[in-house]
Amino acid sequence: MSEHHSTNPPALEVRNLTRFFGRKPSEALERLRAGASREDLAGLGTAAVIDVDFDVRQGEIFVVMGLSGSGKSTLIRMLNGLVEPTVGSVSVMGHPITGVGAAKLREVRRTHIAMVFQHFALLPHLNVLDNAAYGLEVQGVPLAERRAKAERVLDRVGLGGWGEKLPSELSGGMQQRVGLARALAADADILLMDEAFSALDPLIRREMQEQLIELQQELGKTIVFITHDLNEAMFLGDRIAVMRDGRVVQIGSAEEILTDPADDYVAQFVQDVDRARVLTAGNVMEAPRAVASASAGPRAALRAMRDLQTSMVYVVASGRRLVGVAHDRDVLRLVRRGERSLEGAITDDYAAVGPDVLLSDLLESSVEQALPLAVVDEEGRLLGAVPRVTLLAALGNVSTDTAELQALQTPATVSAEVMNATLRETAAAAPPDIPQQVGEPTAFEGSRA
Ligand SMILES: Nc1ncnc2c1ncn2[C@@H]1O[C@H](COP(=O)(O)OP(=O)(O)OP(=O)(O)O)[C@@H](O)[C@H]1O
Repeated sequence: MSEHHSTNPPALEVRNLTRFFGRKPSEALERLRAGASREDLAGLGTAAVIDVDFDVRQGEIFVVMGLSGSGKSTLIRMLNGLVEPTVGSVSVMGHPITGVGAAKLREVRRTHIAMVFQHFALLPHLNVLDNAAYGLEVQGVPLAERRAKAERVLDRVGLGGWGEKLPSELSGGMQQRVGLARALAADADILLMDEAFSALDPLIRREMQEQLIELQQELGKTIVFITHDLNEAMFLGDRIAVMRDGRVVQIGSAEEILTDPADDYVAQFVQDVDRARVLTAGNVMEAPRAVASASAGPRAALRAMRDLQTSMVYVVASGRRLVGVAHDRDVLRLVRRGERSLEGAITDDYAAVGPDVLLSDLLESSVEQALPLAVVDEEGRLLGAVPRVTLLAALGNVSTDTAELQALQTPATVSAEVMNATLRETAAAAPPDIPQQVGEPTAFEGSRA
């Protein structure tokens, strides 16, 4: 997910950031540098954030995730200059905000950063429109202009026509939309969102998450989103930083964190994640086990199936374009008849999905299909396959190596002996083998030619 942001310039640069609350900060820092944990320093005070280092790219949704007390709030407060780090630096859109004067800090904050808080922080005596326009008022934008702008963003977050109401007349979800509208109206490059959806009911919360992603795609904002909810982190984050006891223990995409947790702590943490809503077909697909080139003919297809002991092959045309599947019995028949073309055995009784389809949306097609789901790109090229066993393994976080699971693959319905005998008996009458590049692509790589 994050690849398309990886070349953007950084919106935030965070370097070796540490915040210690307590006595003898220099002694604490020295011990932290030597590897002391937060617990080791408990006698001196609290190391709220320890040696945190990352960049957030422009247009990225960067999630900071951790349990209560892990240091998220202190970190986000250092990102907008509300808390001074004990050591380390923060730059916002190329402007340092650490070690600068108050005026400079205010200026950077005002032009580049907008905050969205958990408890909305709306002004109760101002109506919705003026709450949405509040950031602009602070910026000195004239009344008519700021109201017009606030109206546009209220429309955008689904609150058109609610401008005259007071916050107390709105539901929690709607109040948070006002909070979001206020942040968007200010036109800052970076939105800092601190547990912004944590006070909302689950359904409303999911709705807000979806809308946030939509808004992000439309407006291209950089978003730093703080949450203690791993499912929320996984759903929203292009990348996620996992915090524990003040340190960042892993930074990666949802998929990386799920499939390659940095340590036992993260592994345990991600155990309960709803994988089906995080992982996509492209994340879990395997190289298709059996692929035959349409132009290579039935004998090559039969040999591929014999070698892999499987009952079907994907049939691809030039450019790896998937044209169908062929079953062992049908291919066997063609070989017996001495046919040169695989055409008669190609069927379309397979299911194909795009690489970005979530596993939750694959389940149904997979249950109906004995064959692995084909994963194809927009041009119909075969990218991979998701056997049911892989899907189940990915959802249950089970290894696919066990023999028991392997038995669920599509086993050949014709024995290798019968295939061999048929290939032998018909060899004399068969056309000469077709040259290597289209010859016998038993493995995925072999079909690329
Ligand atoms: N001003 C402060 N003075 C002393 N200790 C503090 C201060 N602010 C935070 N801490 C401590 O730093 C640690 C990290 O707190 P922080 O609020 O950053 O974590 P958090 O992950 O945001 O947790 P929560 O979700 O509960 O807010 C905690 O142990 C907290 O008690």
